[in-house]
Amino acid sequence: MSTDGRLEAVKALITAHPDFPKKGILFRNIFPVLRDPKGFHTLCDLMVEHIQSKCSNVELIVGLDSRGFLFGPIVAQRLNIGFAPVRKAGKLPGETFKVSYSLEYGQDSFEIEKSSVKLGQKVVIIDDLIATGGSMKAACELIEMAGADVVECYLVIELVDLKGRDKINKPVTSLIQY
Ligand SMILES: O=P(O)(O)OC[C@H]1O[C@H](OP(=O)(O)OP(=O)(O)O)[C@H](O)[C@@H]1O
Ligand SMILES: Nc1ncnc2[nH]cnc12
Repeated sequence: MSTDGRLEAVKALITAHPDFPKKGILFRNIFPVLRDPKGFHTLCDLMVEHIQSKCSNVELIVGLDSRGFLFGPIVAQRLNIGFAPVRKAGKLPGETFKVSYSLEYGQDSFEIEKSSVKLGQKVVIIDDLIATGGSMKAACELIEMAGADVVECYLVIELVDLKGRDKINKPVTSLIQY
């Protein structure tokens, strides 16, 4: 099947939920894709193929708490490179870098273990969705604090009207746009 045909098949599995988790938010739910083994496999294939063709120098995949953890480790394994988590504050042991940020429906802080990223390492950051871009911008700041290099921010879903990519001064790629 063509890339477009495969993308349409994945997109057909994503559901929309008005007024969740707050009034006025249209929540795009990625979990039905994971419920469908073929759909989930196809989605991981598309992510791996993109990174292999556009970011062949990548050395580390970073995933964002928590939905970035659904895809990041699988993609990293398939690329035979490591995975490191960016977690909500207070969940990681040892020395960390920390950044506060706002997202479409709230505020939070992210941390990364200092030991998980090497100076100068080429990093692709993965998450399920970009809305206002607050979470991805904070993640880029953490990677910069660690002295590493974000070669791409890679999202399954982009909510285009919220212009999240405009906040981010690194390449941003999304598979599915609403
Ligand atoms: O572009 P933004 O406006 O920052 O919003 C996008 C972020 O919001 C969601 O995560 P959330 O913080 O809800 O956590 P979860 O993945 O644990 O549900 C989503 O998974 C992204 O990480
Ligand atoms: N509209 C939305 N749907 C799903 N996850 C989100 N994270 C931030 N905004 C979201």
